[in-house]
Amino acid sequence: MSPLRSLRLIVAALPDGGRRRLGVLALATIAGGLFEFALLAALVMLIRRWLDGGGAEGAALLFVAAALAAGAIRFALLVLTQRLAFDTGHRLIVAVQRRVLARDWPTHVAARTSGPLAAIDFAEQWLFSALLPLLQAAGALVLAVGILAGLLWLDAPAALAAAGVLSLLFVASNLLVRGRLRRAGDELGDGFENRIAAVQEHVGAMRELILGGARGQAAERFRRIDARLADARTALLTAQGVPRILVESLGLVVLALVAWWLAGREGGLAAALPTLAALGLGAQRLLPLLQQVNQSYNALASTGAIQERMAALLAEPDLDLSPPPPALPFATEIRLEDVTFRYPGRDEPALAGIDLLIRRGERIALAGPNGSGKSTLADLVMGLLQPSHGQVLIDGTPLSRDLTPAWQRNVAHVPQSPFVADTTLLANIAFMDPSPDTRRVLDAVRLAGLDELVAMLPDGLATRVGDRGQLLSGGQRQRLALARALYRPAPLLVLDEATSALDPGSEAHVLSALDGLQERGTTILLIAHRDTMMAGCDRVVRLKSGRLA
Ligand SMILES: Nc1ncnc2c1ncn2[C@@H]1O[C@H](COP(=O)(O)OP(=O)(O)OP(=O)(O)O)[C@@H](O)[C@H]1O
Repeated sequence: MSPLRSLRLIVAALPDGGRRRLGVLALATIAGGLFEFALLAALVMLIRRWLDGGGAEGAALLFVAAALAAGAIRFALLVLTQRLAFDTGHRLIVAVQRRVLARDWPTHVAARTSGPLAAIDFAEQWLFSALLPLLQAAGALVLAVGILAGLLWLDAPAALAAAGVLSLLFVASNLLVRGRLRRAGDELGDGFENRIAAVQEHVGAMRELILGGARGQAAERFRRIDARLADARTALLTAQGVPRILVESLGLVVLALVAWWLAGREGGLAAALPTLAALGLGAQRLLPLLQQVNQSYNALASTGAIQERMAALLAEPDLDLSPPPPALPFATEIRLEDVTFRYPGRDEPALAGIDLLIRRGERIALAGPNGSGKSTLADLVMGLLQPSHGQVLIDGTPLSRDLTPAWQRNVAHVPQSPFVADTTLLANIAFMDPSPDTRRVLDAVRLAGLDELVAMLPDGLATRVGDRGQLLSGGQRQRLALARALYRPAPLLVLDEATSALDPGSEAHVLSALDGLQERGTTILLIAHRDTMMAGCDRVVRLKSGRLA
C-alpha cells in the first residue's frame, strides 16, 4: 500500500474533531520548527558575541529561552501526537469490530474465524507501525526543515554539503533493505492469523488432542508457526534498524569532514567556530528526527499487507447503530413460495422448489436425513439466509432485506450446538439484556427444566458456568440454551435438534413446556430426528436432498 493510501485511511479513521486536532498539531509543529530555527540563531549570536569579546548576557538569555521553548514545544508535540494517534487507533479497532458484527450470516459462516481476532492485532500493528510513525514523521520533518533553514541561513555551502551527503546515505541504506522489509511485512500478516487459528484449534479440539495423544504434535506445529512469526518480526526490526546505524556512524564521519573543510577556509578555525557549533547542535537535533522520518517510511512501506487487510475490512459495510425496529406484525402465517437456496460455491442447491405454509400457532417438525436441508430451511424462515429464487412471505408480505431485522425480533432460536458465555447462569439466560428481569428468567428456567439444577447450586442463578459452559453437562447446556430462547417473548420458536442431549424425562418436560407455549399462540418449528419430538407436532414436513419428500 502506498504511503498516500495509508494517509487516506488515517484521515478516514480520524476521531470526531480529528481534523481540528490535526490542525492544532500542524500549528504546534510549525511553531516547533520556528523555535528550532531560533535556537540555532541564538547559539550563533552567542558565540559571535563571545568571539567579539562583547557582553554576551543578552544573547545567553535568548539562547536559554529558545532552548526551553523548543523543549516545551517538543513535549506538547509528543502529547498531542500520542493522543491523536491512540484516539484514532481506538476508533479504528472499534470500527473493525463493528464491521465484523455487521456481517450477514452467510458472510460470517464463510469467513475464517481467526480473521476477526487477527483484525484486532492488525489494527494494533497498524497503529504502532503506520499511524504513530506517520504522525511523528510529519512532525519530525517540519522540525528538521526549521533546523535546516537555520543552518542554510548561517552557512549555505556547509549546510548543503552536510545535508546532501546525509540524504544520499539515507537513500542508499533504504534501497539496501527495501526488499527484505517488504517480505517480512507480508509474512507478518499471515503469521498473526495463523497463530490465532492454531490457538483456536487447540481450545476447540482439546479432547481430541488428549485422546489422540496429539498434544506434542500440536505444540510442535504451534512452535513452527510462532517461530516463523518471530523470524519475520526479527527481520523486520533488524532491517528497519540498518539505515539508522549506517547514517549514525557515517554521519559522524561526514560532520568531521565538513569541520575539516570549514577550518581550512579563510579565517581558519576561529571564523568557522559559530558554524561548527551550529552544525554540531543542528546534527544532534536533526539526526534523530531524520531517523524518525526514515523509520516511519520503512514501517509504512513494510506493513503494506497488514494495511491492505485493514483497508479491506474497513471497506465492508458498517453496523447500523440505530435502535432495533419494532417487531414486524405476525398474525396469521409464514409462507415459502417456490423457494430455492444455493450456498455460494456449491453447484447443487441445498433447497429447491419449496412450497410451505406455516400457520401462526402451529407446531411443525422438520425431518429428513443429514444434509437434506432442514437447518437451511429454518435459516430461511428466520431471515438469516435470503432465497436464491422464490420468496418467504409473512402475513402475505414478502420478507425483504429491509424488513428482516423487524421480522427477526419475533424469532427465538435454540441451535444444535448452543453458545454458552463464560458468565453466570442468569447472564447467559438474559443474554445481552442490560437489565435482566429475574422473574422472567425464573419462568424460563422452570420451563426449560433447569430449576432443579439452580436450586442445587449454592450460588443459584449467580453460578458461573465456565468457558463455553464447560462446568455444565451437555444436556444442561442444551436446557440453558432453551431457557435463553424462552426468556425472549417471541411468537416464533425454532428448535434445531434442541433436545438431542436430553434424557427421556427431561425431553418429556420440555415437550409439555412446548404444549404450554403453543397454547399461548407461539408458533414452533422444530428440527427433529426422534419420534418422541415429532409426536406432539401438528405436522411433520419431510425433506430429502433439498426437496419436500
Ligand atoms: N455454509 C454452508 N456452505 C456451503 N454448504 C453448506 C453450508 N451449510 C450447509 N451446507 C450444505 O447444505 C446442505 C444442507 O445442509 P443443512 O445443514 O441444511 O442440512 P440438515 O438437514 O440440517 O443436516 P443435519 O441433519 O445434518 O443437521 C448440505 O449438503 C450441506 O453440506
